Amino acid sequence: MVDHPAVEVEDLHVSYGSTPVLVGVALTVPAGTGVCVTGENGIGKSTLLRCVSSLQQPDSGEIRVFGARPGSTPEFWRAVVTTVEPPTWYPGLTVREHAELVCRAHGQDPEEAGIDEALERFGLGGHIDAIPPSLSSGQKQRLTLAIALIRPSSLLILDEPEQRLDPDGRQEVASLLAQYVAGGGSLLMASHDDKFATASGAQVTTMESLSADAS
Ligand SMILES: Nc1ncnc2c1ncn2[C@@H]1O[C@H](COP(=O)(O)OP(=O)(O)OP(=O)(O)O)[C@@H](O)[C@H]1O
Repeated sequence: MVDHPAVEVEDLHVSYGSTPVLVGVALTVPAGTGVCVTGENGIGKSTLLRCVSSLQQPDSGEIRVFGARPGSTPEFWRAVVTTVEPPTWYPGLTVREHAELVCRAHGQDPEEAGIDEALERFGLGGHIDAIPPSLSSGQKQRLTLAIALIRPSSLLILDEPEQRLDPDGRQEVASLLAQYVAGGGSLLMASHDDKFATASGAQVTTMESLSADAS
């Protein structure tokens, strides 16, 4: 995996009907680095992240994640965590049980993985026995990110992770993302908060600068 960039996108084109959204987009995320794509609402950031996450097929162009086409393989999903799609919660499972389930699915012992500490760090220590639908929107976002970070991975693809977080939550998440990148993980995210992105260890780049018509 280390021989390849985490993400390589070449000449990516996506249109919705007759409306082009991505026009010749190119992007590289070297392994072990973070890149944050910024830009106005509707410019195509989520579309790009969806394509890199294999959740959407582009009209044309090349995408490689660690040198391979992203897709529905266990190898891809062992390496990649994406929060581009809103999470689905299992009926009747508590916050802690969701974290346990994800750990077990990735071959981790929940106790050794330190899920209680992780949930505490994300401000969810008082909610471990609640079910996720009962949480506030910011707490749900904290849980989504806690679960994304607790399991092993090589690449995080995060769509506006700062959304709905209070200032302390943003600071905490930025610091954990910076640790993830410093520890060799790769990060591709979209954000409207340059300060948060930089604190997360990501290099900020505009969506405009990635397009073929950028000049
Ligand atoms: N499934 C879809 N069908 C039709 N149009 C779509 C679809 N998904 C996105 N679009 C349109 O494509 C454009 C880009 O949307 P996208 O969500 O990628 O932008 P974004 O940069 O992530 O925006 P935001 O900052 O608001 O999250 C928008 O004009 C949006 O309305």
